[in-house]
Amino acid sequence: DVKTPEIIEKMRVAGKIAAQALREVGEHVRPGITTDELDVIGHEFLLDHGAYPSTLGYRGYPKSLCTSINEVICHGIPDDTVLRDGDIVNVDITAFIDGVHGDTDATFLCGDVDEESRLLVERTHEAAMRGIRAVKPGRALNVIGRVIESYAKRFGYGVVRDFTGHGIGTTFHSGLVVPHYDDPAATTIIEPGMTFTVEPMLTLGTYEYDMWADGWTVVTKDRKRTAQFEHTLLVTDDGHEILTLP
Ligand SMILES: CCc1ccsc1-c1ccc(O)c(O)c1
Ligand SMILES: [Mn+2]
Ligand SMILES: [Mn+2]
Ligand SMILES: [Mn+2]
Repeated sequence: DVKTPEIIEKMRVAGKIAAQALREVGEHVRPGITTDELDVIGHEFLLDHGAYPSTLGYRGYPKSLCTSINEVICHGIPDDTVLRDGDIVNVDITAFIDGVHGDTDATFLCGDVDEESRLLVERTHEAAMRGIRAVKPGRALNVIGRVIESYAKRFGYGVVRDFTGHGIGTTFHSGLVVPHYDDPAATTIIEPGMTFTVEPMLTLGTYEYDMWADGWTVVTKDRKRTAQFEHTLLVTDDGHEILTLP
């Protein structure tokens, strides 16, 4: 669905606040801090900026952001887990302000991280940016997943299939589904004024996953590491505008 200029302007604000909140939390990722402490930092940043965390209470989710460590693909719940030297830590935060949402995530290096994990993180960011750069009016939505999947396959990485990008605006998730793999069914034509997320999760091994008993935490079936990056973007007449820059 195409957003009005008024909604788009509000989404620029929400996106910026979400990006600033993510940066603030990311600066505190270090060995010895708990994921609960990161949650408080993100929660308070949003409130201090007149925003509210979209995830808190969303479908019963209990916290203000997601912290997904190492083999956790997504939706890790902040708790008393202490970050360790060598961990890779994804923080996913969404700002709700003035009736609209801005959704972003990034994977941070905690202390000294091994080469294989650092490459996974760098390449996942590159994959997300290549997917975003492929966004142009007139193209079918599956161009995004095609470029992400082909880049990931260069390194033998898995591309998570069951968790996708999504339309976003006055709701956290709207009807649009944005696969990160080449899905021939994703034939929606990209139009100026559309707003959606691109948020690929790449894995060192399988893309298959298990769910923890908490009903939220998603982990790779082989427990190998996984990384993710997410931006909320606006489709413009000649391409895209990333809304979640700090
Ligand atoms: C934790 C919030 C939540 C609950 C069910 S799906 C979900 C979620 C989390 C982060 C996201 O970027 C997203 O698009 C959805
Ligand atoms: Mn992870
Ligand atoms: Mn997110
Ligand atoms: Mn999202």
